[in-house]
Amino acid sequence: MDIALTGPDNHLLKAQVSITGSKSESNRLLLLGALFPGLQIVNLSNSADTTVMQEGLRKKNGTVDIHHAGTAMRFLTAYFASQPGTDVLLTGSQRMTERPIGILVDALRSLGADISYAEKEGFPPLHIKGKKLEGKATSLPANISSQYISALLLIAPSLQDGLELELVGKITSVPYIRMTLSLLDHLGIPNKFEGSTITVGAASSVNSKKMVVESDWSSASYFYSIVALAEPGSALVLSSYHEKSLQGDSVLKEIYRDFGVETRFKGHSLRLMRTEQKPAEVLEYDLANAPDIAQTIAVTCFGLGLGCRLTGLHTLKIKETDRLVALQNELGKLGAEVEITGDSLDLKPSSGIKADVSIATYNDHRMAMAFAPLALKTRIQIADAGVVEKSYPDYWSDLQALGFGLREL
Ligand SMILES: O=C(O)C1=C[C@@H](OP(=O)(O)O)[C@@H](O)[C@H](O)C1
Ligand SMILES: C=C(OP(=O)(O)O)C(=O)O
Repeated sequence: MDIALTGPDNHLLKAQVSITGSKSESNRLLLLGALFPGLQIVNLSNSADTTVMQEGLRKKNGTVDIHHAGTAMRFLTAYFASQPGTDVLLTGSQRMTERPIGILVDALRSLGADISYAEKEGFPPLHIKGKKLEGKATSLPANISSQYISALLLIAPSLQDGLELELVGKITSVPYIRMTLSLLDHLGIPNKFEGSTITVGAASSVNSKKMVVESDWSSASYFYSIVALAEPGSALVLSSYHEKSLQGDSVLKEIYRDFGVETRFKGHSLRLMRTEQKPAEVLEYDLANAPDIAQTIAVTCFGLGLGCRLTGLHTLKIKETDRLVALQNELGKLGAEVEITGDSLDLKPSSGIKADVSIATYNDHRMAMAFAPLALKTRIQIADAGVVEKSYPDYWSDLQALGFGLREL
């Protein structure tokens, strides 16, 4: 489905949006719930990535298809490998077969896992025969994806002696590793992260039965962008969020201050307000700890006519698409001048936005969601708009509730 989007007639926005649980927290808790039955999860994400995780965890045999879900692919690889009696072919979308997994497979094999590549060495699909893993220590490169590390940490408490992990090289997406460890903490599972070593103790039961998932901060980023592009005086209230978040993308509240968006908490609601403040002059952000908001920030800057320099983007090329190339292509179609390297993006300040451009989305939910706020500035089309279901199926109806016009093409 391709759509044409227009902004609300009144650019002075006042509205409330309720966003479902973080898909990162949800998929971790689902795995922990499979290891420690009886865990009650409240405010679970309604994303497709969480649905495929739930369905995958119910299987022991046959083919498990996790579509585009990176977390499900990596977390289920570790889970199935550690479950005796399991015999599955774990696969995903065409893009998933291009997203590397060799680092995780090597680490699991060093613990005793029986995993083989069904097609290309180092990539899904994987044939996994679950068994009791005897190893208790391993090491792995930490600069490609933190999901490999989280996958190992999540199964660690179910191993006989727990796990000692040595992280090699510069550690990327660190807040996601800390999120995993914090959830283990909440459940009373001993763990320690010192220098480049993480240890997790074995556990046979957990001390908490009910876990409430905070809403998704990456999804909130699109509303930050909308408020930044709206009239001063605009305000959106998002629920339900905490001041002390486990999600690294909560750095949005600091970053968007530079674009004139003030954040206030009231109970579990987040109030975003567009102030009169002029955007900062030098906009340079290292997003190695918050890679999923890179597209949102680049598009906000473009919508405001600002230049920016984004660094720490080395993981973007192995996500749902090569996000650096996708951003360069699509911002370019709107009239932007963008330079990219393997880990950075430079956007030049611009004076206008071309109208009626169709934004290609490359099977990437964040391409669709990040470009949509530009409807506040121009008429824009989004190709294959259904891609948003990966993390935020209600995105388009939530935009319509804010007054955005949406027409199927
Ligand atoms: O652990 C997680 O839940 C995630 C980790 C990040 O991936 P990388 O560690 O591959 O950067 C992030 O981009 C992804 O959306 C979710
Ligand atoms: C990169 C993402 O997800 P994943 O790696 O889990 O597919 C994302 O949601 O932006």
